Amino acid sequence: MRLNFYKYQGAGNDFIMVDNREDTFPKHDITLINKLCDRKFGVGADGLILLENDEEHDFKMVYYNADGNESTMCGNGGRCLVAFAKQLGVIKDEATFNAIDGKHYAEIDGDVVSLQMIDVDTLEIFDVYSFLNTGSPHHVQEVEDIKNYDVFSNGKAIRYGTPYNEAGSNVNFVEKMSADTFAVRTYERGVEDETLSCGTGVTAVALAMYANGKTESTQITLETLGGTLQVSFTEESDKLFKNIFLKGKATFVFEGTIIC
Ligand SMILES: N[C@H](CCC[C@H](N)C(=O)O)C(=O)O
Repeated sequence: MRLNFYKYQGAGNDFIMVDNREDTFPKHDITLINKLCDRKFGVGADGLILLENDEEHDFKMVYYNADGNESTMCGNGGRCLVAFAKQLGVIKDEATFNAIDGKHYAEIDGDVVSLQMIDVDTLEIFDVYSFLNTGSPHHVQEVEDIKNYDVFSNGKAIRYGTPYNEAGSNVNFVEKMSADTFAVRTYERGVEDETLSCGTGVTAVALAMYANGKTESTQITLETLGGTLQVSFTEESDKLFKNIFLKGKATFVFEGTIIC
């Protein structure tokens, strides 16, 4: 099979994008998707994303982790998909699309995409960490000296350990840098490694830091290894957090064809 693909990255979280509006992609071939994402034997990416037609919205998003399995919402991937949709001429400067966690609105200005995330009405605070779902499950834990922290070993142990076990969770380590800025490093479920950033992850960190009283700002900057992201939100009485936007660059890297 000849597969035309487009490579995008959002704050260093990188994805293989496929225009699947003709619905020809072998969506259940886990081995193929895993190989396409392999950095030695394939194109190489943290995930693969299909752009598909949708009856109600501009398009539909289908997301696969690098392990080849379809997974839950990807914030950086969603931002890259909006930029991809503009490149294809599917949208102009705003979009609504359907994803596994529901409908999303987004705006694009140049190479900056602002993506509305789902509302968050549950945020659990434990002794040393918080847990919430921002479209994907996230464990958020403060650490010191994040630059030298062993994200892989500690992240893997938490991801596979109690209470997450095989289903797992993404694991975000965070260090406060200033009143409204936090450094974040993430071990991503389904990539089974540290990624340079995680969109639903930094969204979870921003909300968890606010809920734990580590910031009073509702416009928070997250510094990741792959770049800077912004998260803004409003705190509501009926639902914990609404109007949650994840904002940052989404960049086209190259286009290619692979025989697979
Ligand atoms: N690995 C995540 C999905 C992708 C999340 C991340 N790439 C993002 O930008 O939100 C999971 O399986 O829960």
